Amino acid sequence: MDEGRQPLWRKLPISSSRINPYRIIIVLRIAILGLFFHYRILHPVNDAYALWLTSVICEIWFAVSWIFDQFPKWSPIMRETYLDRLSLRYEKEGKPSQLADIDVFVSTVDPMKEPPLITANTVLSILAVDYPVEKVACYVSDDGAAMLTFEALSETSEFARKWVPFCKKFSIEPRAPEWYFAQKVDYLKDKVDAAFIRERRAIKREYEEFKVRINALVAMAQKVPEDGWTMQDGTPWPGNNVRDHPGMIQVFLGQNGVRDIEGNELPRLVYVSREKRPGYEHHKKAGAMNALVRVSAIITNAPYLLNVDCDHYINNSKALREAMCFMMDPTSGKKICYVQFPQRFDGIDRNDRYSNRNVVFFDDLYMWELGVSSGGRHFMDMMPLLRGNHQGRHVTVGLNGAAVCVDLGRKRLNQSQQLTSFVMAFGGPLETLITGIDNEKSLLMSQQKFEKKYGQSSVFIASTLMEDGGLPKAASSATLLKEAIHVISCGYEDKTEWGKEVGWIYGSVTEDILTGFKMHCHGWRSVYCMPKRPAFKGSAPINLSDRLHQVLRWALGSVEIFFSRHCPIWYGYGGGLKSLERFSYINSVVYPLTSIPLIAYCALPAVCLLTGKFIVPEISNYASIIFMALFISIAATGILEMQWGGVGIHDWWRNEQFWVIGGASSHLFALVQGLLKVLAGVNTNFTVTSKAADDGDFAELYIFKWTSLLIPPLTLLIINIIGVIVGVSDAINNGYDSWGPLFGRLFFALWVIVHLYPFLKGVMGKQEGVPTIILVWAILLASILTLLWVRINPFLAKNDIVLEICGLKCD
Ligand SMILES: O=c1ccn([C@@H]2O[C@H](COP(=O)(O)OP(=O)(O)O[C@H]3O[C@H](CO)[C@@H](O)[C@H](O)[C@H]3O)[C@@H](O)[C@H]2O)c(=O)[nH]1
Ligand SMILES: [Mn+2]
Repeated sequence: MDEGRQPLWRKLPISSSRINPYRIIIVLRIAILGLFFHYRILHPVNDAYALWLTSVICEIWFAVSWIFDQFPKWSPIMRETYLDRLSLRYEKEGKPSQLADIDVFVSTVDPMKEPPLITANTVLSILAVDYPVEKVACYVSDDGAAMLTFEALSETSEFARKWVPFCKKFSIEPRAPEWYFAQKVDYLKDKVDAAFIRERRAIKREYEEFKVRINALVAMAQKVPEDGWTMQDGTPWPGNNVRDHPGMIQVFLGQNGVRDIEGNELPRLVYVSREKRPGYEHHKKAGAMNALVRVSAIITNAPYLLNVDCDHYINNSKALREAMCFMMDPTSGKKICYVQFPQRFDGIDRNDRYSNRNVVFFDDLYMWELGVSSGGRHFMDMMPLLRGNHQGRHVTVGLNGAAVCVDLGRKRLNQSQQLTSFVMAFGGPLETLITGIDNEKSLLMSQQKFEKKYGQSSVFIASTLMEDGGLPKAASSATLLKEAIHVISCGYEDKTEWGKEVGWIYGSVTEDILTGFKMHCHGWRSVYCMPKRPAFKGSAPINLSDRLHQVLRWALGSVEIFFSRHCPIWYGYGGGLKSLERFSYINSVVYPLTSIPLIAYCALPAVCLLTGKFIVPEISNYASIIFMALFISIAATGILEMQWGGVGIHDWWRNEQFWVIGGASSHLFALVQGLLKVLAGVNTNFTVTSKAADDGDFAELYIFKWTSLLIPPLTLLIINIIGVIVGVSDAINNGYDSWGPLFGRLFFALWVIVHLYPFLKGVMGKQEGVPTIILVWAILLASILTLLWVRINPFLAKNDIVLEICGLKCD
């Protein structure tokens, strides 16, 4: 077959010898679990009924959630892309490239937490991407309306004129300068030529200077002048009031003939800060993305979108091509709504103390797709087709609405001269609408329908109806700019379907999961793409409080979805959602609930040690065999999972630990906040995760800001340590016989302690602003120590009454 006609990707067969051991272990473990529960339920502990009951309930919960976790892993899918075929098909010699245009969205909100240098690096990696320049446009959404971001972007566009030609000339990777220069080059081994060495040195110097300029801007921005910022021309910066400012748009590159230093064109670079006014809900990142969907429809209207956070730089310059292998595949492309990439991180401390690497979590969960991807956080580096080569397909998240657009759009757009009148018709008075159109009534009706759906911008609607993107050539650039400002105004979405049925969906701080879910419900397919060289990389939160807050926000997002009308348990039947997908989504919104049994379970060993009771009765040989089998099967699944994901034991263990730490702190708080929101309408703030400005500097790793998030895990840790002390001192007092029954309890307590250990380390670090929580702690600690003293003190220990009062009397 002609190379150019072959499919652009394929599923890789997975050998049964690789997957079957895993499946066998899963089945075995389920069988063992069955026997285990059979034993547990039939053997209550008579003198500690409550302990026994609690533990059994918790164990059942864990088992069920484990089984849920196994669904996506049952039949994993791996895919391979063919970049060469993509090129053969769409980039014919001597003809202009046929690859589709892509609008890239970068979101940023707070230049103090998201250093402009990081955003600049992301932007540079996009401008230098391996894709036809005229087909890439980069939009930076600045939700902080910061002049610092604006100025930094202006510097970035200047530096890009040198950086982009260098990247392309020597095909370097990655194309984010900070990370490129951070890697060591072995000049001898790589046999690099003299020109490269010379130019590399020169551009490195340029980059250092660029960094100095950016840092100077940052330093200057530390202190806001009394009457706000002033721009170079002397006018005040319109964004001086972050909560009350007009929409701002600035095109930095890609117009007025600005070229790189070698005279080549550069991709477009556009700064956008949507309008903010008091009293208008702005819907955080989802709102920012929707504003970009509209403004980009007016300026470039590419059929495909790529969304990255300000720290997600392109690590593999072929990333866009990887995605296009799916999107532009003639047979499967039309069904795919987004291509998801795994999130990889830079700048994690070597030990990955807070389990940022996420490899276990992500790759396990998503590499083992459900035949299609299950949505989720990879969306962060996604290629969502919120707009695309079917009209409205990508603005409308879903098929139903899009179908209308497709019909109407095709008819009009086939005759290119009619295009203008079509655009005008939407904007003009009623009479214009009627002239020259066969079925005036239906057009009028559809105009109203569109405006109800997409808002009152005729240019946006016309763009959206373009079959393959591109701009309806109608208006002058002045009109377009006016329209662009109009579509990012804060009242634009009023009484429209934005955030409900159109664009990124509102109502959850994890808009990625919600939007992905909604698309899947409408029957779209998505793809998980894992090129060998990671496509995108980001920076991970480097201190425990930031990490806990991030996990809290994710869990809160899930709780919000759980309590909303979009809850995957009830929502979206009769659509295109597959039942395995549904399971997976249910799993991704109910997981914060696990925090309750988890906390109860972690408290049990301490209670057991302090009361001398246990959650299982004296065990028989049969029971001990089942227990052993269970432990072995748990270890075996762990080992196989590590093997699959190519994860080391260290990462796996961190992941296990963070499951307990996050579960006992962030997930619980997410539940509480979520309930408060549902029951009392209390809204919580969005805490943006700080991104490290400098790699290799982990000074912040140990900075710990006190938050109430600490209370539950710290309590668990302390009571278990105390339990161990009490238990052991008891055994010492009571002689050898008491060591036997103690063993199970100690083991149980140690399990909790080792899981919470990295947490303790995080807390022991440098601390900032210790508030009243400490006081509460001191009191708690003091009372526990008193109890302990009572217990150990030989005189009091003989005094039954004191012991009884303290509830510590043991038989
Ligand atoms: O009002 C806001 C708040 C946030 N952001 C941006 O949203 C992005 C994500 O925020 P961050 O604090 O980095 O959250 P993370 O938890 O690290 O982000 C992950 O999780 C989010 C929610 O699930 C996804 O939106 C992100 O793409 C994904 O990287 C950042 O670029 C922010 O600049 C805005 O644009 N406007
Ligand atoms: Mn982030």
